[in-house]
Amino acid sequence: MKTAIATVSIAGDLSEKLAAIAAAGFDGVEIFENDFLAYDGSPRDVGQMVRDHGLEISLFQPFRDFEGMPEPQRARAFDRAERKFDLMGELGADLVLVCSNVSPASLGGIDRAAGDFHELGERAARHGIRVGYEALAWGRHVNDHRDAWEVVRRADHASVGLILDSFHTLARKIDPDTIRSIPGDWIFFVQLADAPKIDMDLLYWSRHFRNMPGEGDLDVPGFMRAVAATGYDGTLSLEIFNDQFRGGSPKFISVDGHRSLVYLMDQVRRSEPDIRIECADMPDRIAVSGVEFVEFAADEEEAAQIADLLRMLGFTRERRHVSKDVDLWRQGGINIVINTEREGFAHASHVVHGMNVCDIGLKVENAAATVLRAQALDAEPFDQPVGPGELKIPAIRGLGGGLIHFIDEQSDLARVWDIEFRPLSAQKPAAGVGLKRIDHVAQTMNYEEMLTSLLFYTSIFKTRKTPMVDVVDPAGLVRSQAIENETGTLRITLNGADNRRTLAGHFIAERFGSAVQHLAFETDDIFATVEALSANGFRPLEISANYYDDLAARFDLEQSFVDRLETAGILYDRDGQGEYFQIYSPGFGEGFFFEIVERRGGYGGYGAANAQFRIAAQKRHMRPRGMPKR
Ligand SMILES: O=C(O)c1ccc(O)c(O)c1
Ligand SMILES: [Mg+2]
Repeated sequence: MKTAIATVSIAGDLSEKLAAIAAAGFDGVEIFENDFLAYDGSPRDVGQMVRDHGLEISLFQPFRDFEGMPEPQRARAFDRAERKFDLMGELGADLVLVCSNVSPASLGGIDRAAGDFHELGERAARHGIRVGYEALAWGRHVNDHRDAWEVVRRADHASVGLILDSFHTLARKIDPDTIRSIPGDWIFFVQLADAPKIDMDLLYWSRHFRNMPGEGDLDVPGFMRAVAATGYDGTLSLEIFNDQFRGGSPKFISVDGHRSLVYLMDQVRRSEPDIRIECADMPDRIAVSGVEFVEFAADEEEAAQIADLLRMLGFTRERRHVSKDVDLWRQGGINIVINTEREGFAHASHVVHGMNVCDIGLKVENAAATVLRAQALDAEPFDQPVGPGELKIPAIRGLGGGLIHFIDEQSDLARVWDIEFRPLSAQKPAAGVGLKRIDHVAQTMNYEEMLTSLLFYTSIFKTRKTPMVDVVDPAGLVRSQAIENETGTLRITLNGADNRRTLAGHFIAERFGSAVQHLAFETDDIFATVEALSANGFRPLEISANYYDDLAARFDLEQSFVDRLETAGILYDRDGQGEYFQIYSPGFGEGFFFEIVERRGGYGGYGAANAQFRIAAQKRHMRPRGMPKR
């Protein structure tokens, strides 16, 4: 199936838009009339520019307030149409979208509209042009695709067909399966958009909050399955009105768009096996069974600081790389790698970002298949020459400049620590403090990057997104959303900062981009862990006494229990399933920190209710440079 995107969906002038759209791999564009009007070039030049980018003009739109007009507006509407047909001839566009009339002057009546469309079809045909009719969700008389289809059916003209737009159908909660009875030949074009579920005026919602399929909450896959069932095999086009996208990077928004379409087609193909859908073959979404390692890029001084902290947290430096300045720190099932090499990816990453998590290893069933899927979804595979005795571990570039490596059990990859690393036998193993595994990896980014991340992770991996929650930093709002798998063995939290004064925003600004800001380790007994930590000289972040007063009131807890929490510096939360306990390390570097959590009884969240108090405490403890005083 061919893919397209409306020029209105991304930022830039027309030529910038086209360059980004072509680079992202689309076949065509919808030329939004205003983008053309604003451009300083003749229709022929624009048509040529589109074709020079290897694109086709899939649609010209919108033509407004056409059907059902009384005279003299009716005659004028036909005159307007003739002028646009001439323009389309010069552009080299042969399909125009007519959206349902919103004018208070328009008259209702399916037959009246059908009659107008029949005549429009006659005129369009003389220009070799076809006309598609789309029901706007807020159209005055026609605001439902079923009515638009009835108009088209009665217009009974080979040059007049239907245009479907997932937003208009789904926003009005019209059952998309009603599309299945429309003959695919009469569907001239399909526009796709998702949107977050927000209760608001339809027009405002549509013009400002649409997003890419998979980024919102609408059942775009259900809509697309119904479209596919009609036999429609024309272009699938994104028409995304979104304030943020209009101000975003044309390049990145286009890539997100292309990824969303490929992912959507892959989903539809899997759920409608009887329908032939032309799309790239790829492995199904990848199940991740855990985080195998997290790697830090650091210089010697920073490495010593992390080492100090890891030692206090009960980690042991167990192994060293056979040929590189790379150490493996371990506790329970947690592998932390510290890379102080002076060349290679980690070093390059350090030069740009300073001390940072430059690489994450995920456990999957088939590492090669994972890269194949990621590549099919426009992710970039990563390769660097391997040294003697090293394994070639499949990897992709993640977002924000880091890498994601994939470890599987099918090959030697699972034995990477034995093959590439030598045990440091002289090292006395630390007793440990009961940390078992990585609970979650928390990535901080600009708010505008959250949808990109969300789509990236959910399209490649078998994961789902949790609802967005607000986290209040004294300097501004940070929005937080998690990506997780069914079993909770993969949890990635995304924190989107609006400004630089928040803890999250400061971190992004100082390290030049989004990245992992904290790692949460899981223990089975937080009180025992706190005791062991204390014996190691570790002091968790101090939380205000006011917090504990409120806790007792909020959850109706025994005072003695609250006292224990307060003494240990543990934050507490509860949901319908269970309880959550959290402690934090003070921040170091530009605000990186560790968290230790215990989940009891299937608690599913991340302690969002506590985040405000944790952030305030971290801000009190922030030191301008290096490690906090101990
Ligand atoms: O918001 C609008 O006016 C508008 C115009 C054309 C479309 O295809 C559409 O879906 C919405
Ligand atoms: Mg539309």
